[in-house]
Amino acid sequence: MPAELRELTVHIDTSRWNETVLHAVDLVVPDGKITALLGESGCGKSMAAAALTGSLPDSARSTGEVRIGGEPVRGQRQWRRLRGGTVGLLPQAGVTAFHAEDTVGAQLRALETRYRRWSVDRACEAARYPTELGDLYPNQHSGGQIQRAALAAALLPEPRVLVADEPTASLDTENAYGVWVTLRRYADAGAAVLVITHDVPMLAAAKIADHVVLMRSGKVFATGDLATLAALEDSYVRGFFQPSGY
Ligand SMILES: Nc1ncnc2c1ncn2[C@@H]1O[C@H](COP(=O)(O)OP(=O)(O)OP(=O)(O)O)[C@@H](O)[C@H]1O
Repeated sequence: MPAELRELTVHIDTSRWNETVLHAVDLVVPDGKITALLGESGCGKSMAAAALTGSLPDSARSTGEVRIGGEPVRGQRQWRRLRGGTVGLLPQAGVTAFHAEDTVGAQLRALETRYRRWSVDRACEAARYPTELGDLYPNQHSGGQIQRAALAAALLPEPRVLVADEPTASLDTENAYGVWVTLRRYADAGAAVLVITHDVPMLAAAKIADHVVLMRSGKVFATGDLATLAALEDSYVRGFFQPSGY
């Protein structure tokens, strides 16, 4: 099920400051593919992920459209129906995927019971989360452990659109590669997968992403496959690819 942003502009207005964080962003996340979203820190990648999953902050006002399966989504009631089983978000801070007051294992089992799609064992294996850690509370995990637990939680409802915000940021190379392979298999099984990442060396080495979207200052700056983007002469683009020798 494809997910799309059409001309999406998001303005944040808090009592202390206001800013337009996305400017007329067009983004398509097609079925059966991994789309990698790159860009400098603060350029709006997580905001785009939040928009695609109906989880923009309360202070956000948006114009434009979010489409899931070709249909515009309007309002929180519709998002509540889509979240989990249709659209899943793996948040940047894995700990925010869980309630603080219950163990991770109990929360994963609750998702298994609620959705009846993937088993806890299958999700934990795919996410490389050791099930023996399940008796711990979320804040008793390391950053990399809770990130993998959050991936298991995102996979359990088997969403048709999966948005993963820096899923490998806290992981060693072996676990990061394992998570990329899981995301690849998940997309190959038909899901539309968007992965926010700074890990250009892994993308280049493993050739895992089908399509790359590069953002800058709240806008889409360039799109294409990795080789096409890596061949661009622009200095902003080169800044992402040159350090990995691409
Ligand atoms: N909850 C929020 N409320 C208000 N503004 C926010 C919120 N989250 C992010 N912002 C602002 O939105 C802009 C885009 O932030 P975003 O988190 O999308 O960046 P990013 O590209 O994901 O960066 P990074 O790579 O550092 O995670 C930033 O200026 C940030 O200050």
